[in-house]
Amino acid sequence: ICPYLYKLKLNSKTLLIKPTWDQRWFHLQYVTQTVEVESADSQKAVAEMQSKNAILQEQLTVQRQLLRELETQLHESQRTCAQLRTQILVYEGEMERAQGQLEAEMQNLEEEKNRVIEEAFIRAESEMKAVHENLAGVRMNLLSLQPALRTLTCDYNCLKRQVQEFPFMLDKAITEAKQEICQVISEVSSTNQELLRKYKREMNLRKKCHNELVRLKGNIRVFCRVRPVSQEEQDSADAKTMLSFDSDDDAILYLSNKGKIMTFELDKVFPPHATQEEVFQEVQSLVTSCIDGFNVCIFAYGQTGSGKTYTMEGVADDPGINQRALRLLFSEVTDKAPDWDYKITVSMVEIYNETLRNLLGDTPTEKLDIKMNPDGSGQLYVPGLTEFTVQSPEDINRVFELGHMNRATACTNLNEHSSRSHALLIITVCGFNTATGNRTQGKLNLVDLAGSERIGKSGAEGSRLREAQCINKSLSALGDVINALRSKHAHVPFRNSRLTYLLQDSLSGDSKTLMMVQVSPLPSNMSESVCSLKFAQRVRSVELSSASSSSRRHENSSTSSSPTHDSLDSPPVTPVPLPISRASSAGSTLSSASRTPSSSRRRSQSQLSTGTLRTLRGGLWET
Ligand SMILES: Nc1ncnc2c1ncn2[C@@H]1O[C@H](COP(=O)(O)OP(=O)(O)OP(=O)(O)O)[C@@H](O)[C@H]1O
Repeated sequence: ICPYLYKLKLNSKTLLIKPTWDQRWFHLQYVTQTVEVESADSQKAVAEMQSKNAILQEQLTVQRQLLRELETQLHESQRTCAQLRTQILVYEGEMERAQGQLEAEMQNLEEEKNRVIEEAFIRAESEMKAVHENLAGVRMNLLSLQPALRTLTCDYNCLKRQVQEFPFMLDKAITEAKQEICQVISEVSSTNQELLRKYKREMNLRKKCHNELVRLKGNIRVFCRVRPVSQEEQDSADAKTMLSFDSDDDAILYLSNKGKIMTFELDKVFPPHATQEEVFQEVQSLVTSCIDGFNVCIFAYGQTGSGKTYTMEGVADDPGINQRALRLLFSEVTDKAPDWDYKITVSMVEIYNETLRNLLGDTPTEKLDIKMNPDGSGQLYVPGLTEFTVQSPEDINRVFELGHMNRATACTNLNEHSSRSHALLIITVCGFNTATGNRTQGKLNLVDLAGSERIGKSGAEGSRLREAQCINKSLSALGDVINALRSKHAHVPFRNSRLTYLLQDSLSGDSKTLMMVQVSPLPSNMSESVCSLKFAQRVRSVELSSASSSSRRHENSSTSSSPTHDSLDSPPVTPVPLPISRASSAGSTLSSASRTPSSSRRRSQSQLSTGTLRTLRGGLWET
């Protein structure tokens, strides 16, 4: 567009060349127009034209501005267009590359697909073949099962018929069985009668055999247990042991004393390594015999610290004879149920300075007495003695705890006190045979004796002296009683101490006694060990004499097997094991009863209870 207006002055006329926009050809075309300049009209027209021209000039300026902007935009667009073209080229290149990759990938996938299809086809073919084979097998099975199915169906029908008939058959069978059972019951009851008769006969035979065995073995046994050297003692110079054992004979103990070898023969010797279980194995037949109605006493004898309490009570994780005995009694009576109904009761007693204390009572310091039972049975009894019925091992633990607690409350120093007092655990087993109506009663007395050392020699005074005298008296009395029993003396001096008086029932008649002599292995305890072993040997040696010779010896000698721990007024024992007839020369303590000649023996016999007299007439050692 060229909006210029050209004016040509020709004389008085003006030629106007006016631009006009030709739409058809998209360009300006100039229209010539001749105007009269000089005229007012022409001048007016010229003025108009000029103003129009000015407007057009402005428009032209605007259009030019617009044109420049458009040109700038055009350039911009052209540059963008060039960039886009370049980008398009890059994209096209990338697209070509991607397409190439895609095609390659597609080809790979195609190949993979073909391979997988081929494999799947092969697998499917083989599986199909296997399935076909299975199918053929199943078909074959089906063919073979069909006859079995027919048989089963047949059986089922048969069973169904039987089930329908069963109630009638059952009724018939029950009636027949009832008749048979009635017949068998009557047969069994007659067989039972026969068995009961045989059982009673066997029981009598057993009792006779037992008596014979007791007569042959003797019902007073003496065992010896040597305690081990303790850890503390092992480091001392005194640790060397003077004791040795016979590997071929477990009843022999050798003691080397001042260059001499002394030999002691007992019923059994337990070396230091013997366990609580091994010791109990040897005493368990004695324990169980109280279930059959026998009275049993087991004593632990020896100097302080020789292991008496260890053997009888043991330690928490390795209990001694007391606990093991109760547990064994429980298991035995449980085995005998329901034919036998048993009741086990337990008492605990302490004898200190010849005074009896009830360890399970409410007032353990209260003194008890031993009296003749007023029921006329001739039995001794202890009024006020507490008896606990025990039914389980837990009950046993409770009883032991109570006993220990009461023992500890009654003294200031328990260890010292226990060394100076006798502790008795008395277990009574009462049985009732529900089939025969027979009744039995046996008593097991487990006694941890006071220390047997020669306390008198150390110059004890005051309360220690009294303690020593009491211990000495009761141990001497025990020795005298055992001696009298084993020698089958007519009079047994039970009344000489509380201990023997309390145990009278359990020491006489067909009772059984075991003396466990405890020995320390240390050389410093050697003289006490010799005393204890001599006592043990002497007690045992009485049995070696026959009944007749023993009674003759009793008449002619003043022998006692009382322990040779020196009594306060007796000389020390010579360190040689003496036969019983020579033991008297060693100065053993004698009770007045065992020294009594026949006249006073007759008197003391008449004072005995009727029960004891009955036993004496029947013979001390037989039922
Ligand atoms: N066979 C043994 N095995 C292991 N240790 C034992 C054995 N015998 C005894 N002892 C130990 O020796 C020590 C003394 O034993 P114990 O207390 O039983 O002697 P005691 O003769 O009862 O003494 P006391 O007369 O003072 O009561 C304890 O420590 C005990 O554990």
